[in-house]
Amino acid sequence: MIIGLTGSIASGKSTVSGMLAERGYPIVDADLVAREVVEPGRPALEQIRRAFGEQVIMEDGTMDRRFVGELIFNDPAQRKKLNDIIHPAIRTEMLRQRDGHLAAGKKTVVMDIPLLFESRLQHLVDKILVVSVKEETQLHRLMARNSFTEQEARARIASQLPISEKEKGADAVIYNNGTLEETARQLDQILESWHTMA
Ligand SMILES: CC(C)(COP(=O)(O)OP(=O)(O)OC[C@H]1O[C@@H](n2cnc3c(N)ncnc32)[C@H](O)[C@@H]1O)[C@@H](O)C(=O)NCCC(=O)NCCS
Ligand SMILES: Nc1ncnc2c1ncn2[C@@H]1O[C@H](COP(=O)(O)OP(=O)(O)OP(=O)(O)O)[C@@H](O)[C@H]1O
Repeated sequence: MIIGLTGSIASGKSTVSGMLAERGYPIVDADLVAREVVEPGRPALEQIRRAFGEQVIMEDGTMDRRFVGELIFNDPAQRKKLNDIIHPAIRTEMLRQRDGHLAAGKKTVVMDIPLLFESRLQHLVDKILVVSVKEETQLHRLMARNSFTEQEARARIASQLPISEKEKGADAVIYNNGTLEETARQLDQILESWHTMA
């Protein structure tokens, strides 16, 4: 079984994927893959340099993530330009990792894909697990985790589909507004109802 784990920015996907990893599930993490495919020397970084200019590359040759974030979360056209370059590379590498886990005999693989709905990737997974959070809590957690201003955090939240829309497309929803124990309890109930094992 392939589980697609998604939600909104700072809703708690990494927190839940950490719990799944503790329970032995292999995780394919789109945010991690997105970092790998823009490492110095990779073709996607060269394309980004050509599309956005030298100012997106830092002195050590890595991508300036803060700068690129400012650019794309405030301008849908720039966001599309980056997505068109980087998403095909992310997808290829994620499928490679998924196939590696399946070939190694894993019964269930978790794919943590923040933009599962936005990029219409539902067909890649068997079950969709959405991690949801109240917007007020999401805003505070995002500002605290990334030291963002309220305006920076709101721009990022607005760049994704509303969480209520994602809930409608879910096979199961975890409401991550309470304690981590409450979140873990919901997760275990869902895994049990899906009869899935690591
Ligand atoms: C813009 C970048 C450089 C900002 O880097 P930064 O280190 O600040 O954030 P990080 O990569 O940890 O992403 C944090 C969250 O932002 C959201 N996010 C990232 N990219 C996008 C996007 N293109 N559209 C909407 N939301 C996005 C996701 O919820 C993600 O979990 C980076 O997010 C990036 O390269 N984005 C493009 C790749 C992508 O779409 N990644 C999302 C997973 S496929
Ligand atoms: N139940 C909880 N109680 C308190 N803090 C939490 C809880 N769940 C998550 N957090 C915190 O909220 C922040 C966002 O959570 P997390 O990083 O798991 O979200 P995410 O959905 O993976 O974010 P992103 O989309 O940016 O990758 C983190 O700092 C995390 O430690």
